[in-house]
Amino acid sequence: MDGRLIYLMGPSGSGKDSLIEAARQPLRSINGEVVRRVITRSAESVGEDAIGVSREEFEQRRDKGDFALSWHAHGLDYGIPVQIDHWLEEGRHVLVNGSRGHLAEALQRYPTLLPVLLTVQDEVLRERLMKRGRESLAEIEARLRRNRLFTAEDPLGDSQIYRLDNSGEIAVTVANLLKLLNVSAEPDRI
Ligand SMILES: Nc1ncnc2c1ncn2[C@@H]1O[C@H](COP(=O)(O)OP(=O)(O)O)[C@@H](O)[C@H]1O
Ligand SMILES: O=P(O)(O)OC[C@H]1O[C@H](OP(=O)(O)OP(=O)(O)O)[C@H](O)[C@@H]1O
Repeated sequence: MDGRLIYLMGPSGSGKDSLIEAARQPLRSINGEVVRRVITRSAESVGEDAIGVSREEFEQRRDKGDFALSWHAHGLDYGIPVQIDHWLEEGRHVLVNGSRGHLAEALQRYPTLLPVLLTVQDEVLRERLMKRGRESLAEIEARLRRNRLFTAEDPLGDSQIYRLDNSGEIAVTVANLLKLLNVSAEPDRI
């Protein structure tokens, strides 16, 4: 049986990378995998376990069919290596750091994916982005605006999205993600 693609979404700074890191070992223990994204961000500023490439290299990889999914946001290109298809065929669950804006396309390719939206209160998000210090103030404001777009009522137009709050301790969020995986193990949940 194919594994399940866990498509994690959430605003920049909501804690997707932190959650992915904290959930890596617990996921491995249920034969799950975490995928490394390819990003056109310099290696020094990647800030996550990702592969930083130039725009030219990204385009070459995309044209060769190296990506299962790819999108553009914040002036950057993001790619999910096609290797995830092998893991899924092996029956392994795969956690990816996805994009809310790309969910519809991702669903077309992976109709049974598990959509998980990481949420965080606006003020907490602002504080975390400032503390992380990776973006300029203008970039932080742009991320907050993008967050508000998506946190409007029924933002993704799909009530089947699982919401996971990360305004509190990361350990609590990890526990809730694992609960969600158990709860949503039945194939007919989405
Ligand atoms: N539950 C949490 N409690 C406190 N700080 C957190 C929590 N989750 C993430 N952070 C911090 O918030 C900042 C943004 O988290 P990060 O994982 O980089 O988010 P994202 O990958 O969604 O952009 C980081 O500095 C991280 O250490
Ligand atoms: O459509 P959206 O849901 O807004 O997502 C757009 C992109 O923003 C986030 O990446 P970012 O470069 O900010 O890195 P991050 O995941 O570390 O925040 C997210 O992982 C997506 O790749």
